[in-house]
Amino acid sequence: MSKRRAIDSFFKPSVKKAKYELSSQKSQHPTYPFPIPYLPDLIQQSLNTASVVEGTVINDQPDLDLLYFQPFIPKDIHQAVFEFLRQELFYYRVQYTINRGGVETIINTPRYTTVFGVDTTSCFGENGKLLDSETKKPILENRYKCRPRPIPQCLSVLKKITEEKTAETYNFCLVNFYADGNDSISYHSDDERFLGQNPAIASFSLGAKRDFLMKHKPRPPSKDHPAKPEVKPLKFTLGPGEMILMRGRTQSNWLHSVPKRAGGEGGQGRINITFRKALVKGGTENYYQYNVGSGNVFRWNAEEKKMGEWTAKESI
Ligand SMILES: O=C(O)CCC(=O)C(=O)O
Ligand SMILES: [Fe+2]
Repeated sequence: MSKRRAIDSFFKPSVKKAKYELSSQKSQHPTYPFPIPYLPDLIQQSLNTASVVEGTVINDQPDLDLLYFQPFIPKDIHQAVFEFLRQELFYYRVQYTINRGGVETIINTPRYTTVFGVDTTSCFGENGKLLDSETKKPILENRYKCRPRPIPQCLSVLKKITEEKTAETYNFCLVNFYADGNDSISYHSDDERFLGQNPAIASFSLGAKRDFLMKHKPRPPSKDHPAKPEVKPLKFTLGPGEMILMRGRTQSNWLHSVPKRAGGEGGQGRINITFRKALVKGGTENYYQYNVGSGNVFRWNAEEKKMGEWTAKESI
């Protein structure tokens, strides 16, 4: 460090420099509130080393088939990828209503979410317009109740490497941001019919460590497992850059969750990225309804170190 810089940094409050250098190229689309920069070159180069890591197969429980990468995203770029996605994506805090025993109840999704992609019946043309996958002609305006968004370059890069490593293809990318230990996802399985039978879901963990719990769905007694067909629950403490691929019979037989947790997380939060493949239009509508919704846009505020509501007035 030069003398001048040493003196400056002694007197000035240090402004933490972002861990990545932005590319001038951006992914743009009329459905995006603001353009999303391409993944910085250095991150892209280093991500390619991810293609050499091998996952561990975990299939020692009934109906379980996991492939666990510890980590998938190389250690040297993990923090930069995390900070980039926290800063450069737009997020939502979705509210929806459900009917519980005849009573309309408002549900507040307890985390920030965002989604990109379209099911296999459509694809994005060069100009960003949606085309019918078979005819390659523009789709009818009202084909979807939502406005599908193409996967931006920064997430497409990761999708491609994931496809190579898992021998699967994906057309959807869902992102969850857990701002602190109060944000969570309750027990569920991603076994919707629109994903087809035995779907493969690649799930990345960035930022703070969180517990990922799995439990078998209730099993009716059978010849193989008579009286008490119990399978013990599992706990994975997912660390920075790790990826867990859930495949085979996992979704149809197991539930998973990220419970709330007491205590801080160094204020940085956690990002989860999942890649999946939706086969029909209903999947697209479902994902946009529950991950974008109709509410405000949120963006990370680097000065205040927290999510804030974003309005179109802000510079882009
Ligand atoms: O955050 C995670 O690790 C899990 C997210 C998840 O299960 C989902 O989005 O369906
Ligand atoms: Fe899930």
